Amino acid sequence: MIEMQLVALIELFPSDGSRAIKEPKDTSSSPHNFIVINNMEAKPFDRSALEQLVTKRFFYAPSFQIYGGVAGLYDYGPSGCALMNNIINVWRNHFVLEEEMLEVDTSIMTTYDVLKTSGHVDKFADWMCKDLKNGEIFRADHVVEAVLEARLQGDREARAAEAGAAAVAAEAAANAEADKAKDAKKKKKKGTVVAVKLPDETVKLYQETLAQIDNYGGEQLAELMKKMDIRSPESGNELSTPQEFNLMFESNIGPTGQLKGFLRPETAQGQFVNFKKLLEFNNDKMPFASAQVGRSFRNEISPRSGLLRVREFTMAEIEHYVDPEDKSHKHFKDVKDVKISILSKDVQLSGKTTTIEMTVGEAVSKKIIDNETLGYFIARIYLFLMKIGIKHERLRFRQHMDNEMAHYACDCWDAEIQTSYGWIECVGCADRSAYDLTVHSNRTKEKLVVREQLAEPRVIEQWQVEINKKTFGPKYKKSAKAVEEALLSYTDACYVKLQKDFETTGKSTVVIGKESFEVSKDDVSVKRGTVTEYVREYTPNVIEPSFGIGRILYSLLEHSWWVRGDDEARNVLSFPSIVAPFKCCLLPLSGNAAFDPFVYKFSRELRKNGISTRTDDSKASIGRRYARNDELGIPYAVTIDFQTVEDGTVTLRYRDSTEQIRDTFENIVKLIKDETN
Ligand SMILES: Nc1ncnc2c1ncn2[C@@H]1O[C@H](COP(=O)(O)OP(=O)(O)OP(=O)(O)O)[C@@H](O)[C@H]1O
Repeated sequence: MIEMQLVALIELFPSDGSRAIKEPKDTSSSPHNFIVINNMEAKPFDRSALEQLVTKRFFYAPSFQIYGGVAGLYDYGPSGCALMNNIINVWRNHFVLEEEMLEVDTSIMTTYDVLKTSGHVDKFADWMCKDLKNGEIFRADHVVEAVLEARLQGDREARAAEAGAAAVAAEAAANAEADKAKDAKKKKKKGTVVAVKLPDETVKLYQETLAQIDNYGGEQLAELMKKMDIRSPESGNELSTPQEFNLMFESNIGPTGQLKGFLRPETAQGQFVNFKKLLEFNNDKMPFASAQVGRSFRNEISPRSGLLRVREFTMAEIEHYVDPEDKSHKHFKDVKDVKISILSKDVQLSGKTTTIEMTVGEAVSKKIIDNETLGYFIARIYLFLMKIGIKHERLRFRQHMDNEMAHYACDCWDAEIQTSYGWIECVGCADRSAYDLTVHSNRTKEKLVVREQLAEPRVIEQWQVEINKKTFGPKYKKSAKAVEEALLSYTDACYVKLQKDFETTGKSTVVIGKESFEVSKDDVSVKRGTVTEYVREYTPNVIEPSFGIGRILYSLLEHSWWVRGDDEARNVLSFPSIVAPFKCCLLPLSGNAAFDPFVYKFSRELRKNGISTRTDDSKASIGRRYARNDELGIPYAVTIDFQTVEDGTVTLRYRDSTEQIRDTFENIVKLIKDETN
């Protein structure tokens, strides 16, 4: 070990005197549950140690902790708050400013009508089940996942033991080690891993089920649970049949209780309902995007994974409005060579999780990604995540399978980041077609469309519907208007069916909510005809990248954390300076009054240069203070000592390499500024 440390020191301070900032060793080949210690040795990922650090340096902590806390609610402390704000700032610069998006800040309390129309009241739900003996609640898909993963782990261990091969056994032992280090609570919920070998076809079935776990509805989950004998992981008790549970927090607006509302579950609806004003603001020019950063609320069934699944969280969402007939993107050429890891739906359907590296250009040209605009945003999401310090090899883009997507979406990808909890969806990127604007427009009768003057008039073929006003009113009475509107807003497929019904039986059925109305050939006629268009009117499609800032922040903590030293392990958070909570810490060597004017002057000067600074003038030794600032992820430390008083020079220490250089304060400020820019 001593020899190895020497090698590391030589690497750190090359003999030619050049400055070498040594980042913690690249962990690309390490499994995600290993971290690199002292740049040399891989050790199992110790989540509880990271959690201790996060609490000690007050990145975040459970809300209302002195009252016992509430699952799924967290408070961010000064360092977490600064880190989150910096991530959001980079997001704003990267998306809103660079792409001239229109940022809005809309109401969190949202009316029943809006969320009924968007489909959230009826469909924004997960499946929950109950331990039939002790009443413990689980999210059904999560409990299936946990139990199957535990069985597969048991199978791996049994096979390793059977094979007796040293390498395989070591791997299993390492995996078991890693498991031990995992969050005690989570492990408890996962159930005990029992080393039992499974038949090959069962392993295959479990793997296929896990690969498609997001794909199942309530009935399928119930069937799976029965077939695979899924029980409560901890108690082994039987579980109830999955029940649907709506995730929105309901409230009343005003004292009468008559106006129902919800805390919004996403920021998107506030953007859609403002579409008309936004289009006007953009001088009716298409395409364009709106954006919003803000809190969203979801009453998650059983939040157990720290910041990854919470009940109140910050989202950053973009709604990019695009012509459905032209989904090219004028800046696509700038990102087409960006290489990403892709897990396509075809691969998942075959029960595998193998990713392939591919440029976004290739993925779009091969139609793996549906269109250029969607590809453009996937690449931009990748570049954003790289900028803030997410590791390339721990990021993949997973395509949704057809059942997993909302029925109106035509393609959807999740940016998933690998953490000690597995691959976690941190950004969703969906082509939502014209769904949102259409439903809000139908409900409010407000036209949410784009009108485009055509250079040349054009003749188009379309469905022409004629209502027989004479028969309609008397026949449908107070429902006449609703039936007429339903008929006029049919999709092409509905008109085809209507025409076919008339041809075969002379009548058809119009369904409005729970009511059905019979219409006949005498009430309405329908045919394909041509019209000449001078203005093209269309409902834009929406491409929606939706970021969960808390999940990104937690993943970044895992990707940035490493431990220096053997005797006394010292935590380091190697955030890129662009997001580090503070860029620089200012350390007077001691409490000597001679340093005070320098602290005052230098801290002002650093801030004036846009370098956020934290002064640490506590009594602790300089080494301790360096260690403390490494734990906060501050990339630069500037020390004021007696020589500073004499000649104005200071020492600059780098967080990752611990290298120190001495120069005038002015030069050091310039260096930090250059490097952070
Ligand atoms: N409960 C939550 N806690 C923290 N972040 C969340 C939560 N739910 C969603 N997010 C974040 O918001 C983003 C967009 O939300 P979206 O509705 O696509 O998530 P989702 O598909 O419902 O997530 P999941 O399937 O994990 O519940 C997600 O990519 C994620 O980063």
